Amino acid sequence: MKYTEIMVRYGELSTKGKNRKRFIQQLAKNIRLALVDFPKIKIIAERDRTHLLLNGEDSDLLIPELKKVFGIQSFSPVVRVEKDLEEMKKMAVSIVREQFFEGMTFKITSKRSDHDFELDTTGLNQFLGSAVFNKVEGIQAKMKKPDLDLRVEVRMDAVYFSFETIKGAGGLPVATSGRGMLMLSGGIDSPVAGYLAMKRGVELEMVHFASPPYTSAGALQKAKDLTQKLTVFGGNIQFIEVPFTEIQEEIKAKAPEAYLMTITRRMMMRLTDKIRQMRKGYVIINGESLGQVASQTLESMQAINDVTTTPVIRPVVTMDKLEIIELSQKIDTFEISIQPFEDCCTIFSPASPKTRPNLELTREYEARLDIEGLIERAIAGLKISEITPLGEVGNVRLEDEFEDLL
Ligand SMILES: Nc1ncnc2c1ncn2[C@@H]1O[C@H](COP(=O)(O)OP(=O)(O)OP(=O)(O)O)[C@@H](O)[C@H]1O
Repeated sequence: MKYTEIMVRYGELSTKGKNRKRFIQQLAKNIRLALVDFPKIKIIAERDRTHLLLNGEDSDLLIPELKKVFGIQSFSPVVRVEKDLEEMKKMAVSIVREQFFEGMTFKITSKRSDHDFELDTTGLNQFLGSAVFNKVEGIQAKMKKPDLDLRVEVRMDAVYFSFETIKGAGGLPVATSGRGMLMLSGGIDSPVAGYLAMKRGVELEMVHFASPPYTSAGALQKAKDLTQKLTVFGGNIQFIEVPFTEIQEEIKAKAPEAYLMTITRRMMMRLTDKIRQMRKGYVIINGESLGQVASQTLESMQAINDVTTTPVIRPVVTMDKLEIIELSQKIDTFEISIQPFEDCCTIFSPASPKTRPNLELTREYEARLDIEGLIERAIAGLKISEITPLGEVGNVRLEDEFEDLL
């Protein structure tokens, strides 16, 4: 079937009152980004629906891309015909013939916004229904749950036929909920956490801690590759590399072995929060899952979270590892995540970290460090680059980004 248009239905954003316009505009922008390889498409964003005029583009190729755009509840490929009863009859018969199988049932559901059209909806249902019944041998009409529900919409300019409803990604359009900093390791969990935050409309920026020479260029590239995978859900993402070597060496030298992990995580949290403030973000997102490792007990989470009052969203916190893995396979990050590169945390992690760190002791041991100086130097060494669906597009100069903050 040569479709002429795709009709997009909104999900939750329909309930957003006066913000609705902003949501719809952002969705249109995100659709444009997702369909960048289809330049002929014209997007018409309206209050209740968005229409994608295909202008000759192949719907089979763009449907998989459209399925990844958050904020779309469902969409239907549509064929346009002139407002002429003979043309409409031909189209109805040809669609049903194309879809026909032995014993198939059908109905026609008409709708019209052009109230001057020569037939009303009942008349149209009867007219097109009997045409199909007479021309397609073996077909039966059925009003409740037919195999094929042919929807016919008479608008002011033309008539539109559709019969297929494809499920969209749901959620909210990326960037309608504000900006959040994702603490991205090279593991399985944090990219999944990022994906889930994007699904609720968060615009992500990645914060990745690297400790060269203990961590390799490969580990850094892995985090960038994971970021690239997530760009397909919401466009370009800023990748912020934080130099973490000095901090890890300092903690190792000054803190007791059992508290290395807790203090390291607190420093990561402080730095992420500082970067969030500089980048005008609202939340921190991480890939912690309750009980998975020593740093992810409730006691550890409390001791780590103690350094900030910024909301920390943990989208995978209640998920089992297998559920997280399943999702990482679905979003195509799993194969990258399992590449064997060391994360900065694993390299310095003690053989038996405290699973129930004492908060008072944590603060006491940490006081041995020059926290402010360490943070200042790490912030001065940030490297920011932009990751696009095609890869990295070079480093953004620090001075350009933070000119009024430094
Ligand atoms: N090098 C890093 N850079 C940025 N964030 C990190 C880094 N290492 C860990 N994190 C953050 O801390 C969280 C917990 O990390 P940890 O290694 O303990 O657990 P994990 O369950 O293996 O997580 P992941 O699979 O995301 O690596 C990660 O999900 C991530 O959000």
